[in-house]
Amino acid sequence: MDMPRLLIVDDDTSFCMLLQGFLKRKGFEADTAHDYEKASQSLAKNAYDLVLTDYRLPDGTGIDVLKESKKLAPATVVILITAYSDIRVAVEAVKLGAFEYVTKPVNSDELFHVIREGLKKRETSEKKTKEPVRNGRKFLVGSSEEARKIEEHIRVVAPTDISVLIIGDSGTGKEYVARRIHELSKRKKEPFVAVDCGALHPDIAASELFGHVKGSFTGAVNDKTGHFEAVGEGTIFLDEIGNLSYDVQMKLLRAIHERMGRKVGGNNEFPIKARIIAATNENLKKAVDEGRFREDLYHRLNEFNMALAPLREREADLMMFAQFFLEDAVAEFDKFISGFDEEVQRIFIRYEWPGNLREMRNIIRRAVLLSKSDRIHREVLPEEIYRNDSMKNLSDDVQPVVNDLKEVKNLSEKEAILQALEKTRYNKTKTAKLLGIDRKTLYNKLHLYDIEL
Ligand SMILES: Nc1ncnc2c1ncn2[C@@H]1O[C@H](COP(=O)(O)OP(=O)(O)OP(=O)(O)O)[C@@H](O)[C@H]1O
Repeated sequence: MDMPRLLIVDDDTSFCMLLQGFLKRKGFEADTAHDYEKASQSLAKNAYDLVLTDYRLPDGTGIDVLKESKKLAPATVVILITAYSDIRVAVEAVKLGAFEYVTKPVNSDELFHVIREGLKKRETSEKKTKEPVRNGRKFLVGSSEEARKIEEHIRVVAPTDISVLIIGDSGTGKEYVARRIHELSKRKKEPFVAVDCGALHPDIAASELFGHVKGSFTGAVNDKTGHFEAVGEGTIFLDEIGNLSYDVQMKLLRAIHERMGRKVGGNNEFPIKARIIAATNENLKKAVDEGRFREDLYHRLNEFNMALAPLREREADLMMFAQFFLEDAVAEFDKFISGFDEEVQRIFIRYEWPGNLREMRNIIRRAVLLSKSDRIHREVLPEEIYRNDSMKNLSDDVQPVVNDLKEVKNLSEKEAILQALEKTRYNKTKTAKLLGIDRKTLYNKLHLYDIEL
C-alpha cells in the first residue's frame, strides 16, 4: 500500500493536531475535520483508507460520519472514538460497520495498534486473492456446557455444505464461529470473506455482493467483481443479514436457489459455489412476521442454527476468556502480567458486558498497556465498568462466591466449595481454579470438610 491516507474528525483542534503529528511520524498522511459538515466534504473529495472519528461532534455524531463514509466509500475503514459512558453507542457503531472503537482518554499505542489492524483488514479485503485469510487468530472454545455444545455443532456442520445461521448479540463471537466452521471445512484453502450487510448502503448492496458492469449506474466507472464471485468456492459470511433490503434478499434467494448470480446491469450469469454462513443479532423470525425479511430466504439460510449467549450469561467461561485476552495482549505488547487481582475478577463477573467479547478484549488490552504491575488492578479499568449502574443485578445464585474463596465472608468455606464443585460439574481442576486455590489445597479441604466425590 502507498502511504495510507487518514481522516481525523474531532472538534478538539489541539487533539487533532497532536494526532496528526503522531500519525505523520508513523508514516501516515492525515487530514483533519472539526465537524460533520467538513468531514462529509472531505469524504466526498478524497479517497481515504481510514477514518478516525470522535462520537460527539458539534453538528452531528461519529455515527453520521460512519454512515456517510460507508455510503461514499464502503471499503474505507472507520474507527470511532468514544467516552466509556457511550459504550453502547460504540457497540451500535460496530453493528453499523465501524471496524473498531477506541475509548477516551486515547492511548497512542492502543490507537496505533487499532489503526494498523484496520489497514491490514482493508488490504486483505482489497486484494480479493484466492488466498485464504490467515491471520493467526486463535479460537477459544470455553469450558461451559454451552461452549462445548457450540464446538460440537461447529464440528458437525463444518464438513457439510448446509447453510448456517448464527444468532447472537454484537461481539459474542459470530464471525469467529463462522471462521472456525470454514477452517474446519474442506473449503479451508479457499477464501473466507466476511460481508457486513449492516454497513452496506442500500444503493450499493447488490453491486457489492454480485458486482456490476461499467456504466450500469452513475458511479459505476469500471466493471466490479462482487463478493460472491471473488470468494469462489470459499465461504461467504453475511453478517447482520436482517439489514439487506427486500430487493437484495430476492437476489440472494435466487443465488442460493439456482446457484447462479448476475452482476448489476449485466446479462451474463456466473456460477455461485460459495458456502453461505449468515449471522444476525436481531430476531429474524420476528422480522419475517413483520414482513421485513423474506420467509423463504429465512428458511434457506436457517438450515442449521446456532445461538451464542451474551457474555454476562457465560459465567463459567468469563475468566477463561479474560485470561486468554490477557495472554494475547501481554505477548503483543511484550509486558509481564500474570493475571487479575481478586477485585478485578469480581468486577468482571458483575459487569453487564454490553459489547460482549469484543468489549472485554478491548478493556483488557487497554489495561495491559496501562498497567505498571504484574497483575491487573482496578485502577487500569474504565471507571464506568465498576460503577453500580453498570453491574448486573446479582441474584443469590450468581453471588461471586465461587470466584474467590478468601473474599467470601458470609458463606462458609464448605458451602463455597460445594457451590464451586456444582458449578464446574465436579471437575476438581476447574473447581480449584475457580476458587483461586491449587489442587492440593482443594484436596486438603475436601478431606477436612468430609466432602466425598
Ligand atoms: N471463540 C473465540 N476465541 C477467541 N476470541 C474470540 C472468540 N470469539 C470472539 N472473540 C473475540 O471477540 C471479538 C468479537 O468477535 P466477533 O467479531 O466474532 O463477534 P461478532 O458477534 O461477529 O460481532 P459483530 O456482530 O459486532 O460483528 C473478536 O475480534 C475476538 O477478539
